[in-house]
Amino acid sequence: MSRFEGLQLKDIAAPERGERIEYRNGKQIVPDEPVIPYVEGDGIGLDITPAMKTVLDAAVARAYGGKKRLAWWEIFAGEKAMNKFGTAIPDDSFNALRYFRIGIKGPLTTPVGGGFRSLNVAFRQVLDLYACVRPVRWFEGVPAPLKRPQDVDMIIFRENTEDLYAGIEWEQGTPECAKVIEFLRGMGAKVRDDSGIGIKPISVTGSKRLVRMAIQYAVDHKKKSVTLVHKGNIMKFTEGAFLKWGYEVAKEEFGSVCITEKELFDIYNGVQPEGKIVVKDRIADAMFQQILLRPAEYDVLATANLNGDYISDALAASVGGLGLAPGANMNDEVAFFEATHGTAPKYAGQDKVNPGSLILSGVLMLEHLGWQEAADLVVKGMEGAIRDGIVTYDLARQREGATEVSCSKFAQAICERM
Ligand SMILES: NC(=O)C1=CN([C@@H]2O[C@H](COP(=O)(O)OP(=O)(O)OC[C@H]3O[C@@H](n4cnc5c(N)ncnc54)[C@H](OP(=O)(O)O)[C@@H]3O)[C@@H](O)[C@H]2O)C=CC1
Ligand SMILES: O=C(O)CCC(=O)C(=O)O
Ligand SMILES: [Mg+2]
Repeated sequence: MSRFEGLQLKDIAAPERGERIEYRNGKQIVPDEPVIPYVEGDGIGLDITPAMKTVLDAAVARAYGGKKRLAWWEIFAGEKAMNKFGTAIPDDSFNALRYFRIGIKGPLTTPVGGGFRSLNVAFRQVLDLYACVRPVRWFEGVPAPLKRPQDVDMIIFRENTEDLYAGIEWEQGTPECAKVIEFLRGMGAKVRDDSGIGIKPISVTGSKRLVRMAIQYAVDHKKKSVTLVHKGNIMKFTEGAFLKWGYEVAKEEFGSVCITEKELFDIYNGVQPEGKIVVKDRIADAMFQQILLRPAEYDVLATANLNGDYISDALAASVGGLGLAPGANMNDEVAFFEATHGTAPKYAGQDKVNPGSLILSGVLMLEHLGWQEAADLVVKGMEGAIRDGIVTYDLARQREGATEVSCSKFAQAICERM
């Protein structure tokens, strides 16, 4: 019998080493050798995933002298899964993540226009990983378009299961699309005959649990504000509702710690009381200029899905690009870490791109395990490599005097500086 009771696998063998993360009385119990399911990813996944594993292993070995280890276990999705099993995400991969409650992935390709729907979105939806959490900070020595990139220290909580991103749409010219148009006209909407249609569901459930996670993070990490980002002036019953439900969570569930921006000025004369979090809101387009012009005024952002997608790439660019932008897809039990960027296909297999985003996603994973010492070593190594000007092409092209190294050499430079 397998050591892993209840783990259902059809095509791949159970991990040979490691243990499962448990939950007791709502508390996560992490073994010394947790099984870490990982998906290599398409495109540059081939380059960055091995680099990430090398760096994390080195940090864990150094921090714990062999007492703790990551038990890597490959699971499949994307092109590799298609080639091996004839399906883009085998059930084994979903089952593995559900069972082990953790995982890390390289990026996966989604064709534009036609073809299959996003595999990344499929993971989020099937496992109900309702929050996409993306911290963005600047690393000293990274050339950035902002004048004061050191002012950027934000974390985006992006709703991850609904909105236009859910992919509920009908192609122009199909009978299904004509049927939806007819229905919409019956509801009083004006829609051109030659339209394609997409639907934007935003629910109380999806919005409230996302904002709840964002505010709880602000409480736990003593952050000063949570900003609800929305386009509620235009999309009143979706984006506007997200905003309304967000404020309800703040008031009804965090009333003793949260104040609104209006209260900050009306009651506290603009002086934020110790221990209180200001919950504020910004219309999405205005927020894009705020992150460039007044980044110091923002720390936790809570957004619906599509706005969060846009703003996370933009914010990452403001501090130097997608090469150092980490993230996690999570719910209250499962965390699946991934970089913010995609498969950058033109660089695939060249050992060229920056593995920093996936390595920093690994840092989030180590923190999630409670292995802060190892997480700190990775960050120290990365800061050291960047400070010494040993960087991949993306940073080297913007920084005079830097030494451009390959993806794997950058990983090695990080290991040497832990
Ligand atoms: N979560 C996921 O798995 C995601 C998957 N995707 C998918 O990825 C595919 C490609 O998407 P695309 O729009 O090109 O976006 P990408 O994020 O893959 O790449 C866009 C550009 O960002 C820069 N970049 C990205 N990653 C790195 C890195 N590690 N190091 C240095 N620079 C980097 C490169 O810029 P430059 O050309 O200037 O060097 C690259 O050309 C699509 O199929 C898309 O759907 C997209 C986003 C997330
Ligand atoms: O799923 C995809 O292909 C794109 C996903 C994406 O851009 C993101 O999650 O930021
Ligand atoms: Mg994106």
